[in-house]
Amino acid sequence: MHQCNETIAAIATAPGAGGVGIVRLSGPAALAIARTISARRALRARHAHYARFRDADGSVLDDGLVLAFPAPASYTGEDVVELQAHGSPVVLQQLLARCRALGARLARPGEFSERAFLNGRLDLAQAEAVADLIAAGDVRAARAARRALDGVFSARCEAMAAELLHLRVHVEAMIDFSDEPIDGLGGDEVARRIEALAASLAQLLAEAEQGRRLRDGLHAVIIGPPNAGKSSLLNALAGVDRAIVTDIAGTTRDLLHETLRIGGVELTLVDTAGLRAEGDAIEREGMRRARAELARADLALVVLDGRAADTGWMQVADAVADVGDRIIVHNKADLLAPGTATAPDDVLQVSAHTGAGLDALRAALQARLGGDPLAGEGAFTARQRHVDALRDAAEAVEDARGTLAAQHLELTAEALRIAQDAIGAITGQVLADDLLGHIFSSFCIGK
Ligand SMILES: Nc1nc2c(c(=O)[nH]1)N(C=O)[C@@H](CNc1ccc(C(=O)N[C@@H](CCC(=O)O)C(=O)O)cc1)CN2
Ligand SMILES: Nc1nc2c(ncn2[C@@H]2O[C@H](COP(=O)(O)OP(=O)(O)OP(=O)(O)O)[C@@H](O)[C@H]2O)c(=O)[nH]1
Ligand SMILES: [Mg+2]
Repeated sequence: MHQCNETIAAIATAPGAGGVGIVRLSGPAALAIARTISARRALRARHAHYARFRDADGSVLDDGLVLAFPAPASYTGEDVVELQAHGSPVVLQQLLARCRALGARLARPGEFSERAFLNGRLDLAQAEAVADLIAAGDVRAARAARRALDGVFSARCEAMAAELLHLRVHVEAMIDFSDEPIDGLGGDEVARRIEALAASLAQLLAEAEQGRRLRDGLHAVIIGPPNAGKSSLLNALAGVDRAIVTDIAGTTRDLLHETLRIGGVELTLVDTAGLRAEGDAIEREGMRRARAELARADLALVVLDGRAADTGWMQVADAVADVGDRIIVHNKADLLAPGTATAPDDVLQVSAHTGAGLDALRAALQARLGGDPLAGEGAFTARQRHVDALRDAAEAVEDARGTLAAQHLELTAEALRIAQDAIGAITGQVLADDLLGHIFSSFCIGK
């Protein structure tokens, strides 16, 4: 087991006043510190003891429950103790100070989970899922983070890493014994299995991409020419008067983020500066930001003035060309003479002013959020770093396929090793420099 001499302490409950507040300790001195503070000589494992928590001078700081988890049966795998007090920030700070005076030091953000990882209680993807569960903004994201925490994603990665190792061993054997017949897999069999692996890797990549969207929420950017009614539509969808609306083209310059919930699922909508050829320095900077934001978008919500949709589309077509998905709306339907509303099938007619068509637009957005069957049963959250690693692995497996066909077996073995390492970085079997510091520093303190 990973050895850690330092005992760490932190307030485990959310900042602010609450019903109950918990100070959590982990490390070799945790039990001794808890015994001193609670004046209980014996703490039964995993048993809630009622106690008074005392300061150095014997005065009572609070009364509460002491809960001890002796190693290794604890969250971190070390001795863990919880002091469950009243949820008063002042009391909790005093308890924490007392723990420090007795030899504990303040935990860094994520340090409990980092120790759980180092002690093999969780792998890296599971530890990340803990943070993703805590940060989940809706039920689907929470369920998906829960599945990642249960190891659904990790198990898929591990199976793939194991198959890669297996194939490497066979390819190495083919290199070493190239003039002898090999027991087990022949070259054709290896080729077939690499092919199957490439297919399951592509499938896992698609699911991880979906998982990343579940974690981060759908990021939709409103884009269109000036005066089309982008800001009006943001206000109408958000139900608040958020963005400035005027009849002057070029009103919006800064990006405006607004978080909406549609059918219980989170969506970030970003209003942007209208795109056009002219404009002063401020407006041009706004347009630059609009395009940059679009590059990060899952979805472009293209807003055109329904009376000038064709010219409007020409102003934005190049900008939205690379976005993964789009919804096109023709706004200002209220200004069209009845009967002239003849938009193509894939276009939604709306009016930010009257609210006409907004329900259909919400339904279209909801379909994007929940329409993917992958987002249902079995979906797990993932992070960009996981998606990148799976892409690297997929590329390396592709290399392995090509080099095997060309009989460059050393290169095949090397490509398989690269793929295995890329996948190993997801679960933390392979650790790049400061990957842990990078990951755990974004956790809450006390987690
Ligand atoms: N009060 C409290 N609630 C909490 C936590 C906590 O630390 N304290 N957790 C903290 O994140 C989560 C639960 N996570 C935990 C994970 C493992 C163990 C644990 O003791 N595991 C042992 C025993 C398992 C068993 O009895 O089946 C083990 O795995 O060996 C405890 C909490 C959520 N709720
Ligand atoms: N009649 C009508 N007018 C609208 C509608 N939506 C917006 N407008 C008007 O169109 C003008 C421009 O609206 P904005 O929402 O500021 O347009 P924008 O696309 O954000 O414009 P920029 O920020 O300049 O790019 C304003 O005068 C709005 O009142 C609509 O559905 N019907
Ligand atoms: Mg605007």
